[in-house]
Amino acid sequence: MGRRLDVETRPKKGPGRKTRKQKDPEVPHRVRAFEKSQEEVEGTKKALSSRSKKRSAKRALKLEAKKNGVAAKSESKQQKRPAKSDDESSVPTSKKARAEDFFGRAPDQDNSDDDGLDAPADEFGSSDASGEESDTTEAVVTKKKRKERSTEDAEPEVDGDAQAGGDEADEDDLDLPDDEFVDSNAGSDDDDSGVDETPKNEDGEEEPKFVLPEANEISEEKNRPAELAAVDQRIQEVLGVLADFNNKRESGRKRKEYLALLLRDLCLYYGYNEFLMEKIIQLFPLPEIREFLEANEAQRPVTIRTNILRTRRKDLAQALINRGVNLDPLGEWTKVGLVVYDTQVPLGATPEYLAGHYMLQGASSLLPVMALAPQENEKILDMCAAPGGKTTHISALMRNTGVIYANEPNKNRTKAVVGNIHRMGITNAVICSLDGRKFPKNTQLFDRVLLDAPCSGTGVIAKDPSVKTSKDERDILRRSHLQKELILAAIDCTDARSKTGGFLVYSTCSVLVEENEWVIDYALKKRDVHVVESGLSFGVDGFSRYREHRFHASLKMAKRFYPHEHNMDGFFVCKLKKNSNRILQPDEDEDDDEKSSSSPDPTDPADVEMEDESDQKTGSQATSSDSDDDDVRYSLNTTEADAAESDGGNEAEAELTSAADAPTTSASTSPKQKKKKLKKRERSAAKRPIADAAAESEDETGRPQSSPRSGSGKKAK
Ligand SMILES: C[S@@+](CC[C@H](N)C(=O)[O-])C[C@H]1O[C@@H](n2cnc3c(N)ncnc32)[C@H](O)[C@@H]1O
Repeated sequence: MGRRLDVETRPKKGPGRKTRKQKDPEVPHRVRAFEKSQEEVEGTKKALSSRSKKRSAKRALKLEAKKNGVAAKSESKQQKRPAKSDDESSVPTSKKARAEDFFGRAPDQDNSDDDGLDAPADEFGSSDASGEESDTTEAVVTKKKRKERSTEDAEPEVDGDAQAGGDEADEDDLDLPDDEFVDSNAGSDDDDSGVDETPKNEDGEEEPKFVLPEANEISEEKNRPAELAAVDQRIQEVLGVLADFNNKRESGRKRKEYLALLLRDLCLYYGYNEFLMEKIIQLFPLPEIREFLEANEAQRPVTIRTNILRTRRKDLAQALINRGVNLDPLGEWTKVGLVVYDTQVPLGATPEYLAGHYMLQGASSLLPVMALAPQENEKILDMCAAPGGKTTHISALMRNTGVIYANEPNKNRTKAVVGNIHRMGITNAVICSLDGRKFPKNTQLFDRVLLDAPCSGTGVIAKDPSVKTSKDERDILRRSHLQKELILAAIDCTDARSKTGGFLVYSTCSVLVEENEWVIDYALKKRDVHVVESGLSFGVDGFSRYREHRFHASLKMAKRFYPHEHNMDGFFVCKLKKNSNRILQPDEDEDDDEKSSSSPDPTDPADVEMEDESDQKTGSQATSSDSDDDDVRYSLNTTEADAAESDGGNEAEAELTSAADAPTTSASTSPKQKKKKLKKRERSAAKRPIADAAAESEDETGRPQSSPRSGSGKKAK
């Protein structure tokens, strides 16, 4: 057992510290500016008609009431946030739990229920450190509503819409998830004959309906400075209408009109481009859209990972507390993480930091390594390693035995890996600098491979707000293409015959399906691998159905992490087991329509050469920080300009979205193809049920996998 902390000298506990932990939400700059300008121009408003006056008076009253409600709600939310973490084991745990965990347990507590503060022992106490990390954890209770919402909900009910006589699906060029807004009477959305049950207030008076602005009003608005408070109000009203469409819509108005306004207003209010906002709207159910967007406006808690090669978490915590750092254990799911509420010293320059006692690392960065569950004496490849946060974590879990290849093709970023490896006392690493796609295969096979792929960074918008406007369709497709190439290379480097492993973990800090499920689904078709349980005890299930896309059912075993739900960076983690070292031939497992893209196309903008070392941007960023905190998803892929040079524009996009790359879509597959696919799936499923996959995962983590999905009887490749 480690040295007990002196609870007397601990900084005062209680709400004071708890509230300091999270800063007050920052009012967007433009809202503040707007509020100021509102005050200034107060008297200059247009005269209103008497009806408008009445309506606006009512609105004002409603707004006032709502504001009070919201204020009270947000106040309680602010207070409650840590409590949520408590219940849901997100970041961080509750004050009380933390206090007990960290500063000595209650006298009646069983010692065997170790708090995990003797880090080295905890980390390696069982045959599988990572397994233990997860096992000691009460499963995080992901939001009930999300559980209830099956992934199927995210895809429009094409047939239902058709039955509803909705030409809307065709008309809805926004391609937004109508189903999220459909209530039980959804069939009559576009049909005026339906009975409008106008909502009444408590006095039985009709509540004024939200009136959609006319096209000319919108274009007028575009010429004025944005009135963000009004936009905010309108977003709420539109969301309200969409949530109870039949009753609250204006007669004759279609859902797509509201959705178009919502998209426009959300872009305006939060400063995103339409492409990304549309993706976000598609990804989340109505009530969560704003939660996600709001979470991106606040920074995630600062977290550090104890280097168990150098110290124990308890000792590290004490040392930092003595320096004026206010911290606690990160959560029950990790025995090495600490969350820092505030600090009087720069965390990247303390003697403990310089001595390699910890790594500044986002909470979600721990998850892929936990899923990888490295074992002592194994041979492991970290294919995209810089700045080395996960490499050093893997080494620590291997207790510096075996060998880890840390590969980073960007030479400047490689320096950060070298720096971190030295600082953290890693002695089992080989550093290489190759394009992962060209990493030598078959000569070098690894027990486990981590592919923490370069991505769009849509999970870390709080850290890098430029993502809001810098991504477009082409960019995402290009990344997705690179990720697919990398994952095939990573699988080819994994040894299916490994006695202890044969596993690959794929992760990104993107929330987009194109960079996650889509990539895994592609790999399942191209190589002899199957998805296994990650061993992570919380997170949202991956999509097996997403809108018109159909992914392999086992994709549900992948885990998604969201800022608004888990109070950590958005992340995707999926673990694969390699069945054999053979490469599936296209005619062996693919339909004719899927053959075309298996060979690389030299004109494809994604098939690009590595960026040269003169890329000062990535280089300087790599060397300026050796923490994992700048975990921006650097891509060695081309810039827009490069891409434009090397392709014929639309042609390239068409290539990127070719049938082979795309997941199965319900709309585009003919019945014959469907039948053929089904047969194939059944054939391969017969070979390997998901339950087996889970069992293999169980072997590896040394603990039973309790996912209900593993017993679903569905088959995996
Ligand atoms: C998300 S970061 C990796 C973060 C790292 N795993 C960590 O935890 O510190 C992605 C890395 O992939 C690298 N990368 C980009 N293109 C690559 C390629 N073709 N092959 C291998 N790595 C690549 C980028 O330079 C970047 O450093």
